[in-house]
Amino acid sequence: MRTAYTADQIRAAEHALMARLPEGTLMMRAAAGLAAVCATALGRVYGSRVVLLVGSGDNGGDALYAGALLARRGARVEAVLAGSRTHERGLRAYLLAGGRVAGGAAATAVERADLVVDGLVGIGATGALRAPYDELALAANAAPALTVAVDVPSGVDASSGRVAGAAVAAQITVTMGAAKTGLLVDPGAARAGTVELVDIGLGPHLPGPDVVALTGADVAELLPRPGKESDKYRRGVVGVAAGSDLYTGAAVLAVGGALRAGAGMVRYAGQHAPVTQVRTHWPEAVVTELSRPGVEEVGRVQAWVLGPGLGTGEWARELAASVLASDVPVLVDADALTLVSRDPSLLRRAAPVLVTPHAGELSRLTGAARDEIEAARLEHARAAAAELGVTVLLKGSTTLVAAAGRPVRVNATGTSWLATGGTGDVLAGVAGALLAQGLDCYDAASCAAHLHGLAGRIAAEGAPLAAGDVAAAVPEAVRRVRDGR
Ligand SMILES: NC(=O)C1=CN([C@@H]2O[C@H](COP(=O)(O)OP(=O)(O)OC[C@H]3O[C@@H](n4cnc5c(N)ncnc54)[C@H](O)[C@@H]3O)[C@@H](O)[C@H]2O)[C@@H](O)CC1
Ligand SMILES: Nc1ncnc2c1ncn2[C@@H]1O[C@H](COP(=O)(O)OP(=O)(O)O)[C@@H](O)[C@H]1O
Ligand SMILES: [K+]
Repeated sequence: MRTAYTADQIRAAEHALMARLPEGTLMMRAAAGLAAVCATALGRVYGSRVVLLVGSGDNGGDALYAGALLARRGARVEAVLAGSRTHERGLRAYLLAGGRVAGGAAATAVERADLVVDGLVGIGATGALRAPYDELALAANAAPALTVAVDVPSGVDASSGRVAGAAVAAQITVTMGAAKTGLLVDPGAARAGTVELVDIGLGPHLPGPDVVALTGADVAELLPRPGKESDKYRRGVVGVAAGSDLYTGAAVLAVGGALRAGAGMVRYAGQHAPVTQVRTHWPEAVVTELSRPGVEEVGRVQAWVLGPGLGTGEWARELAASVLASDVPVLVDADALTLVSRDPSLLRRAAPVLVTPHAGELSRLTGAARDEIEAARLEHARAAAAELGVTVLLKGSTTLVAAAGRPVRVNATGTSWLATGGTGDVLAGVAGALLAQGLDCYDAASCAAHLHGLAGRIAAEGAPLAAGDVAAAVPEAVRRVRDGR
């Protein structure tokens, strides 16, 4: 499990650790780790051109000490001192090692660099980058040099991943002691590049994490595996109430996702047109053509997937009410999210609910503006879980799973090739199948997001994919997590 922490959590742990160590020890450890990553990235240190962007705090101090180490190895290091003051001891050590302070236009130095070290701000930042930091961040992004961010890319809020203005887009972020939440959650995560962790001994002083990311090994451990005595009923039956005479494909894709994710059986219930399509595509599914909008006579299931392509008219509303009146977990997706946002009382039920919105759908559910959700995904996923009393899987380039009292789980296994119609329907099917197999909403959602993202990568391999390909690749994704690939 990868773990990440807020700036406050890191600061408290640093204080506890610093109290036991001679002054400056942590910064030395941080700088040594930073310099080592820079050296590896450069390949050849001697003669290379390194530019340090140095802010007024300890983040700039890290950069200066690392710059000193690189200068001693023969790099030509120039520091742009951007703050109203500069870390004194760091600057002294840097100058003593032969580092120079850039005169003239900072942008010119940055343009000629092989490597730019972003030491403008770290966990001490507040709000959007102010001048001249904002211009320096943009200059670093425009330059051909490799950019290594110290602790967090400047402009990214370490505790939330928010990007309020200009921000450094790093190829590598060298983070000190423990990863910061903003390095895992978009839009911050997209600016961090590869995250390298430098161990400064913070471990024993850290509290429970703020957010976590499951590894393949974690997912392998959580995934149910059929025992010798299993039969199709004991493995879990998932019901799919999706599709409509207007939208038949969503039903086919959701059933496809469910079939590939290990359900013992998939029961599909819907109107004539999607029933015909599901029968044609999936002879494995047990299909009921509904004569009225209710699932009472469909047969026993252990979980329902409700909503993809369902429509939002009266028929769909009655069907949704009937599914939500059942006593099993229900995954609420797509059109069903619109229905429950019109009538939130539908979500009041004893059995668990997992909602799977993208930002637009979450906006409908909570009333927050879509842009605001995109900018502060973590905050909004958490708030929705708390307010609605459900588990929330918020889709996007990084997917978040929030449930009251648990650290938010972040998933980044996906690929932007997944941004195509119908992949969300497949995800709903996969998560529903995991619910039916007995995983709780939190585990089902985070394992489904992991497998779906990986399946997307396998299906795409650098080229466009269709949603059906993602469903087909789910078994290979399961194989890879089980084999530790
Ligand atoms: N505390 C410690 O023991 C350690 C700290 N380390 C480094 O220290 C960093 C934290 O240092 P600080 O607490 O000094 O804080 P920072 O260096 O992150 O930033 C604080 C400074 O930036 C300015 N600033 C804040 N927001 C700004 C904005 N939006 N635009 C322009 N300027 C802004 C402030 O005026 C302040 O002077 C960490 O991120 C890490 O890089 C590491 O050396 C590890 C050990
Ligand atoms: N840029 C991206 N990178 C990774 N995954 C993405 C990206 N954009 C979208 N996705 C994923 O693709 C799926 C899209 O689902 P959704 O928005 O419901 O589409 P649809 O309703 O067409 O099925 C989600 O799982 C989402 O996380
Ligand atoms: K930084």
